[in-house]
Amino acid sequence: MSETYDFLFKFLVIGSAGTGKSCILHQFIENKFKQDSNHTIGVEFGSKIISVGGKSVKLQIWDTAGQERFRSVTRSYYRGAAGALLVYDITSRESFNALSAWLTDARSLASPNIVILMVGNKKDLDAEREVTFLEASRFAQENELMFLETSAMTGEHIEEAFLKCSNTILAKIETGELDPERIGSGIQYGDHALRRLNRGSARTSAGPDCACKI
Ligand SMILES: Nc1nc2c(ncn2[C@@H]2O[C@H](COP(=O)(O)OP(=O)(O)OP(=O)(O)O)[C@@H](O)[C@H]2O)c(=O)[nH]1
Repeated sequence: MSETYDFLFKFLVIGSAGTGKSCILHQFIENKFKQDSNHTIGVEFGSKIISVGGKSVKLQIWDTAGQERFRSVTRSYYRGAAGALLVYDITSRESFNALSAWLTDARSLASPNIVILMVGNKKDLDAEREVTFLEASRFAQENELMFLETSAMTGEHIEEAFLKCSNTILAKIETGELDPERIGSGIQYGDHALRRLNRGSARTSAGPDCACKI
């Protein structure tokens, strides 16, 4: 069966080791908690088509290893990402303190217009919390990030995190702030959008083969 969608977005999931990045991706794609999750070696990949703002969007998601020893490998996947989930663990102040460094990497190595949503994961472990919601909200505001607390274990806010980030990217496409035709935007038109574009251009003059420019 061929897949049809309006847009394809390249997404990253970044943050310190053990914060739950792989579990977040697994919960999002499989709707299940990944028991016995091991450290990611380099990068792992997942994809899913979601419906957002009346459009179908294919998310191409790169789950990166948080361990320092893989940093040079994971950094090479940043380029041209349209969106990112920047993950810390609410029970680990250390993972929260590391956010600034992850953020600097994302903004310098991916697209400068990358849309980032900060995720405080392991919300189900509230009794062991080391970072308050208020403190994290302030950090998010100061650094122009969207913010949600999630639980990859219960599934709380996992879908919402990807939807919220995608919705913001779509809104930026609509206002012209993001241009899907710019190389390195991390966005591509899918079949649906191409067909619509082609119908429009056939009516003007360019003909259907203009799709090859994207
Ligand atoms: N209680 C709870 N545990 C979680 C949650 N998410 C992940 N974990 C646990 O946290 C540990 C690390 O999860 P991973 O998803 O492997 O972490 P990661 O960020 O991908 O780690 P690296 O691949 O090393 O970067 C595992 O033992 C998970 O079971 C959550 O939402 N709640």
